[in-house]
Amino acid sequence: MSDTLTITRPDDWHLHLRDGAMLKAVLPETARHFARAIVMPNLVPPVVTAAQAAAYRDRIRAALPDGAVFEPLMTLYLTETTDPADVAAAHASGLVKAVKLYPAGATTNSASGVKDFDKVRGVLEKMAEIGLPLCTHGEVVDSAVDIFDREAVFIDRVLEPLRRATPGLRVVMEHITTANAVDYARAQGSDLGATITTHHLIINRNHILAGGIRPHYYCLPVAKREEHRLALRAAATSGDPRFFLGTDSAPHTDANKLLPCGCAGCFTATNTMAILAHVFEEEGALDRLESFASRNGPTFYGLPVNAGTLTLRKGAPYAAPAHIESGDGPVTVFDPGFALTWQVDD
Ligand SMILES: NC(=O)N[C@@H](CC(=O)O)C(=O)O
Ligand SMILES: [Zn+2]
Ligand SMILES: [Zn+2]
Repeated sequence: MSDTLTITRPDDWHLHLRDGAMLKAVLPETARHFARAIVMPNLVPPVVTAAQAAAYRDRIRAALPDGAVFEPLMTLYLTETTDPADVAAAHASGLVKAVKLYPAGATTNSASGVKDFDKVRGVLEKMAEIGLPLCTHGEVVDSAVDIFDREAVFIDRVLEPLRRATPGLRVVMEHITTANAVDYARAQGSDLGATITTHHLIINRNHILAGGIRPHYYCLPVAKREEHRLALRAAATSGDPRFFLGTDSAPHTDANKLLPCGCAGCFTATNTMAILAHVFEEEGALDRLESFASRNGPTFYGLPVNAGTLTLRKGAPYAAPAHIESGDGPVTVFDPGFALTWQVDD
């Protein structure tokens, strides 16, 4: 077996870059390996209008290290007062590549999200008409629903009715964590895609809770049982074009993770490609890493694949940095729990 692998340069179809000092700290970690990323809009305040998305894009470009080539693909945060005309103009100008649905209260900075889906009907119909995808944080917020069931219930209660009510709407099920989501996605046509994170291919819920609580493994949707992790690995390594990489790399300072009520999110930008090479090799699917990380996403979004390449090399075991510094304090890098052997040629 060869110990180098060269693939088309990958993209990250679900990324949190934050703003200010944190943006400056985390952006190089992504730009080093990825050509583009779908940038999540859950800032405080959220990125709701085209004007806000343009300003955020400019701040991202200004924060890039000298010489870095990276294109942020902007998204709008869907609220109950989002203006369909503003969304359509942002799409027509090429600024915005997706709209993000957060059920209100589902996750970090989702308070401005959607409670009453009737109020966003007009925007969704406009998006279906112009072919602009809806990215969904797929969890119900009903406190009566167990947190481990919130994704599966979302599919039945929200996603399927919403898609039936809005024919032609292109939807991405973001950061799927269950066999239920895998099965649902597999049964749909090419108007549905699903992103899978790096960390959900590695951890199950035992990693968070057994033998002591591990806040750095806490993210939303929360990792599920082992059978679900195995379903995600099978989907990611299958080559099926509906599944593609969205790291959901979500930096929070250690101070904000290590609290009595800590923030949700795993920071994986730094070591994602090395971890994925490990996973795909374990699954005997190294030849499909390129589909997952570099081809299926652009195909779904109707964008060209990248011209450049990325080379991974297998060598002696090494440890990724345990954390990176941000102006706001250290951010812990996701620990896959094994030594890495694949490394990106920088
Ligand atoms: N995934 C997470 O656990 N957290 C994300 C929000 C999200 O993607 O749901 C964040 O912004 O921190
Ligand atoms: Zn989310
Ligand atoms: Zn996210």
